[in-house]
Amino acid sequence: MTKLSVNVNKIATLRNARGGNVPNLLKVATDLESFGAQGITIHPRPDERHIRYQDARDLKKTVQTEFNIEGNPISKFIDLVLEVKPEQVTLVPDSVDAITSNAGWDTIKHKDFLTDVIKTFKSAGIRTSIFVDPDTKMIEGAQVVGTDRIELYTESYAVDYEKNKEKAILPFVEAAKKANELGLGINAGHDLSLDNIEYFAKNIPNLLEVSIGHALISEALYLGLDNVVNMYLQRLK
Ligand SMILES: CC(=O)[C@@H](O)[C@H](O)COP(=O)(O)O
Ligand SMILES: NCC(=O)COP(=O)(O)O
Repeated sequence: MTKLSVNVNKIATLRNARGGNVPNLLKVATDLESFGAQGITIHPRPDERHIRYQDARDLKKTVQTEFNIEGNPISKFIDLVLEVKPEQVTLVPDSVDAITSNAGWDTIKHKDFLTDVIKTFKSAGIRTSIFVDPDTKMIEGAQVVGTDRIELYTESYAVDYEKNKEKAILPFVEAAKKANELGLGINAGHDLSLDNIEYFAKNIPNLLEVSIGHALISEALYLGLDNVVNMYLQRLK
């Protein structure tokens, strides 16, 4: 079975909009776990616009399932991850000003850098995963740098799923076959949703984990609004 790790960046975005502690990130993480989530993912960005570095430290004490920290391994990120020691670190090559993650690693060009960083995290007992496009050459490069897992960057799947799902999944099936052949674990994420997740999970052999945030939190709003509006109406009677 594929594990669901919920990315709580959007909860921090909402909290930061008012400067207080509503919604409470730690409570949401605990609630998500009690509802069945098998992991909690965060992606602190250098400007801390949503997840703050302190959130990573606080969540480490709270999260009972698998804690996954994603990010570009700049030196302050490396220090944070080594201090917090999550179960998994996912390396993402996002630029400082990126609105969201928008590319996988070039595992051939960044071979030496990735090899060093991965060795550092693995020596600290932290499982490593690297964010990659569904490109078999990049998967081969991922094995060379010594990562435990890859995370398939699924934005193109999510976009193309709307037009032609059979075609959209093909590069991901090829990438997953290559990863399986090379003994790499497979995670996936970015823009996965209630609409497209089932087809993805059914077609990707040995999909270990998906991390989902943006769509899942949005869907929770859509599916929860009815309940909450009615609770307000009850109190206004
Ligand atoms: C690696 C990945 O796809 C996610 O972590 C995504 O980048 C979420 O980050 P934001 O919430 O900042 O968009
Ligand atoms: N690694 C992907 C992730 O954590 C969540 O991405 P998204 O669902 O917010 O696009």
